[in-house]
Amino acid sequence: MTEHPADETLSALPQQGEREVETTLRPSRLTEFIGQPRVREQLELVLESARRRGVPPDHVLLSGPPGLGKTSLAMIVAAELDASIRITSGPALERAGDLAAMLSNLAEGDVLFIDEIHRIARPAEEMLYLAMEDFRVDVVVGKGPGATSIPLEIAPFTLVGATTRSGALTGPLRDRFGFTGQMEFYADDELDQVVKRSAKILDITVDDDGSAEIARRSRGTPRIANRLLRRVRDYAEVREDGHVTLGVARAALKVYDVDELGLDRLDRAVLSALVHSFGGGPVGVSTLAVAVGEEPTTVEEVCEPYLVRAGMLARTPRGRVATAGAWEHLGLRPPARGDQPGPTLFD
Ligand SMILES: Nc1ncnc2c1ncn2[C@@H]1O[C@H](COP(=O)(O)OP(=O)(O)OP(=O)(O)O)[C@@H](O)[C@H]1O
Repeated sequence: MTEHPADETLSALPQQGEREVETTLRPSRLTEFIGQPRVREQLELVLESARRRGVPPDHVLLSGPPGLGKTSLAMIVAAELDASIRITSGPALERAGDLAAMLSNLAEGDVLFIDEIHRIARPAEEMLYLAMEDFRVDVVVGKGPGATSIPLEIAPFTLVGATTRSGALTGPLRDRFGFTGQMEFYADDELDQVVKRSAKILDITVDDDGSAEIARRSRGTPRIANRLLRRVRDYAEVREDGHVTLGVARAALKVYDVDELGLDRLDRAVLSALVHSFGGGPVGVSTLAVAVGEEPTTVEEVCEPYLVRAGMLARTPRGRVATAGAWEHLGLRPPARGDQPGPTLFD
């Protein structure tokens, strides 16, 4: 299989310099947030009930693959509560002191957003337990046997944590969240609405068919939909009259070598390894991860959920298996059932 130059265009992770345009495109209220009906409804109840009781809502954990709107939702939580938001991330909280400084600066009712919360260092995590439960931190002064711990009251706040790996969170941390929202990949019609909304904000005219084509190739991810829209806009402005039709969208996406299904580099590498190196499987996730040079958890939690949803990969008790759709997507003929490797002595 050839490597596509579209790798970056299709990545669900943010690209350099993209945050600014993402800010422009972020929905700012719950009613503007497209899709995720279950999480939206549940969150609405949590927020409304807290508002009526006049207390900060329970801590909220948002879990799901990158680019599905966790940061946007965290900001919406603050906006709906009319509260300020402080933003940090797990990797930035290496020392407990960094977190203590952040917590002691919070005003009553503030929202503290910790992205990638599963990557928080252990001492900071332990400090967070007490802060989440009792709105208190223990600050350790001095070192060695003479060290003393001074309890410090902090203002009641709401923590919103985001993670792509809820399984990597320790039990005690997970238990301290009163509400967990599991974000799902978006359906094509929801992404179509995302594309239309963003087109309006960016002043791009787009036909229904053009918008649907961009949505269909966006890997169920609003971040990718917004990026593809901007690349198609570039093509439309330079090569056409600026208007995005189905033909313009298709021609532009061909230039950027965007996969028909919007699969990204890792998705394609996994399918390719599965088919070319392991005869379509079954193969264990660790072996598959080594073959594509990735961490098993990345393959399992970032890549596989979309491949399963797209009907390309099946997770079976004996390992991962490429479906007929995967073979066909790679331009190959799926093996007849009898050709599949059978169980061996060691299975
Ligand atoms: N439901 C939505 N409706 C409209 N736009 C959305 C929606 N969800 C996400 N977006 C857009 O997609 C982009 C990425 O969203 P966001 O940064 O919130 O994702 P994320 O899940 O926090 O990703 P990461 O964890 O990688 O930062 C933003 O530009 C945002 O405007």
